[in-house]
Amino acid sequence: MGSSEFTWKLPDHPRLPKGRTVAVVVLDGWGEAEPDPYNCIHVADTPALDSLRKGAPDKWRLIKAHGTAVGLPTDDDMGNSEVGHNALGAGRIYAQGAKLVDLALASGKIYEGEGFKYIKECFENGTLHLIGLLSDGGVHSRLDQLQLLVKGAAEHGAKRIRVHILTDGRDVLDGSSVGFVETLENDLAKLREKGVDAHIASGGGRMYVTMDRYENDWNVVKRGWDAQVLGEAPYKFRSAVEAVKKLRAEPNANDQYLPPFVIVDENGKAVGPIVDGDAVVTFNFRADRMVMLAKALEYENFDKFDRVRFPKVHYAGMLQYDGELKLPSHYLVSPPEIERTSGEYLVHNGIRTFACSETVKFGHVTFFWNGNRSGYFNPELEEYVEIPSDTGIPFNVRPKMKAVEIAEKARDAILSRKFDQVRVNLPNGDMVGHTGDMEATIIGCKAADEAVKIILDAVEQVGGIYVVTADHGNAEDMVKRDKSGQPLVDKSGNIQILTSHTLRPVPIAIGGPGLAPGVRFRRDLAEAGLANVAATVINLHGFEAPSDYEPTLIEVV
Ligand SMILES: O=C(O)[C@H](O)COP(=O)(O)O
Ligand SMILES: [Mn+2]
Ligand SMILES: [Mn+2]
Repeated sequence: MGSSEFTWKLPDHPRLPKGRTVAVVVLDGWGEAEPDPYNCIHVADTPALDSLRKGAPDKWRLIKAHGTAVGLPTDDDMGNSEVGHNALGAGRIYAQGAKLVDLALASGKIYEGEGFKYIKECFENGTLHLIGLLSDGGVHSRLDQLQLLVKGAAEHGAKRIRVHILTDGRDVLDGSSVGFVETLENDLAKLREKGVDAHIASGGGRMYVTMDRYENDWNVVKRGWDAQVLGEAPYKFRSAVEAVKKLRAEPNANDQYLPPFVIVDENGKAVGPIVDGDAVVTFNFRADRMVMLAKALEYENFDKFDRVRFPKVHYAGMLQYDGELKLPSHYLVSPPEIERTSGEYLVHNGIRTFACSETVKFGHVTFFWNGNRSGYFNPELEEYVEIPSDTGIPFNVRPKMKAVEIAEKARDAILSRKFDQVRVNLPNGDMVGHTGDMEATIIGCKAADEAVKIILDAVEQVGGIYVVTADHGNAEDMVKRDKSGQPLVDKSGNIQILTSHTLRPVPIAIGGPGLAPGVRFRRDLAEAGLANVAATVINLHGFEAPSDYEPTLIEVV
């Protein structure tokens, strides 16, 4: 689009009126699957969602939420919140972080960029530290990318490398951490044979160490800082394989919540604290769970916890994680340039927007929705409300989470008539689904359904419109399956619980008294996905969508 003819002004929709309150509800981790005992959404009592389903095919359908439909490298990649909300909000499919990093590594361009050059300045006298999630989940990071980066960094002059690992068990099966650590150890051993001093230096489970998000609990980042930077942790081991195996053997231990540990030498000294003159790369491509560490590594003025030492390092992210804060200022791969999102268009066209979730998903309906951009486009027209999440517990302990509180805030916003769009994320299917606790997930799904009902009732009262959808699957399938779809069992005969997202499509439903007569889902978009939702919502506000957006899902007959 040439900049001369560019305008934020959206044309009026020829058939659809303005002035209706539109509630946009994103059920996190809520996919569509066959009825089955491992389908927690099916097992749960969900009368509100069940009644929406009856609107098929005109008012209820399925849309794609994984793989290339949301900009991931392949159709074997499950959906996730970042790419899902990016697509929902931006209305177009962008090559996402995972893919951009793949391309930069494959072409070698990663080593020619400003970010790597900056890192490389420390190779002569300092250590290269790599911090991130160690798995092949492909949601926040990928093991094969780390392997290539370690090898490539050594080829480009890194003489001393320390990897600070975070074990997964959330985007991949619990227990898989051991294999990933062994793979990395093998690679590092090969590098040592070539004279590179390369070791794993510290570790911990992703949900307990480092990878908090949206400032829910800074203690998580502090535990990581102490191990990675200060070389201090409650557990010390001579090798990471031993660390992970021993810590996993503790009662109730799992990969997601392993305590922090450091690797020590024969004298008990940590092998890899981060010190002045070192280089640090956080190798996750996904933003939300790296932003807090990025702040701790980059900000001179920082009061979230006592860093004890603030080493003068050259720090780069795999990507830039926050486009508005420009954080971090150095990065190895440029992030997707997600611009002209639906949120930005709508405020330019006078749409007053309210967005709400609880802390653990707050950035999903704001930051991710707006193309990985924090803050408001126009504070006069927007209000974002965050309900504090529970901290210090896994979410199966309180599976109802803050669903009802979120819905009540949305209800009040709708009834106030001060907003044209009221947007929420209901986290239960996802956050409880990730714990692998099916009983709790069923309770969580019921709570999310109750929240939907509260919002639909408010829409009814103001003559509004609702759009109810989801960002990717999770709670609809809680078991790992073989090719024929049968649940897999492990060596001890136990069902293998699936804590991760899925490849499933998600539902979308439209309705409400404000929906103009004759509006229905088109029949010609069988392959539609999350990116088609933005144009749909823009239409429901009474505007035509920008011409380069993915087509709207609706027609007026
Ligand atoms: O970060 C997480 O919790 C998981 O890796 C992915 O879940 P999300 O994409 O739903 O946030
Ligand atoms: Mn999600
Ligand atoms: Mn999730």
